[in-house]
Amino acid sequence: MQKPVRIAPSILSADFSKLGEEVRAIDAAGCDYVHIDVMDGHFVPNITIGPDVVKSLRPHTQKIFDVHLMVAPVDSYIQAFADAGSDIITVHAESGPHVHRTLQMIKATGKKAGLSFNPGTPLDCLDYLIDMLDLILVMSVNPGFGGQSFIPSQLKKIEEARRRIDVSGREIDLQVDGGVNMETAPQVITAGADLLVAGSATFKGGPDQYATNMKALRGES
Ligand SMILES: O=C(CO)[C@H](O)[C@H](O)COP(=O)(O)O
Repeated sequence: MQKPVRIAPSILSADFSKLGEEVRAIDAAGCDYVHIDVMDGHFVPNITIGPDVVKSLRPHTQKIFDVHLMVAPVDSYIQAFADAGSDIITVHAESGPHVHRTLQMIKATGKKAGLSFNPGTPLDCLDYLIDMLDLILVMSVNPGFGGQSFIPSQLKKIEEARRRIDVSGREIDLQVDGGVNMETAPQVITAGADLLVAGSATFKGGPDQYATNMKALRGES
């Protein structure tokens, strides 16, 4: 069942020179999760942050750390991100040939497990993996950079993911990430998403705007 809409600001769009302050600001402004994009310069053409940064941010908020690993191969990093204070660890369906094992590794750490799908990847593997999942992430841009345009073909995939979650009867967040803004959020929510990652749309205008921006994304203003 679709849950109330929640917002997970991607700190990719925060001011990296004061990340702790930015995390406290989105917390105070009412974010639900803190979305942390980890990029390895191999699976995606960008490099961002590692487990030490996640660990250093942990004392700044009690909010859920939703850590999106755009990393391949990823298995050897799971424990480090779990130890750093992640609450949800999301890996990509494309990150290796043994995704089932990777999800087992996440579950073994005691953390929640998410599975992400690039725009060109079908959801078929959910036939065999959905019982292991706490979160499904539909990427609505090709991962690697913030500030890209939403890919409309992903609306159909969000609808399909919603159908699969409802049939499973499990409590699984349906997250959408990439180009989610005031214009695209209503379409994404109508398609069935209940957890919106928003980088540019949350952080635009500076800290005074964060609460207003997130309310608008939830459709509250
Ligand atoms: O995972 C990501 C890119 O790979 C980012 O989370 C995503 O692009 C969010 O940025 P924006 O809201 O600015 O589109």
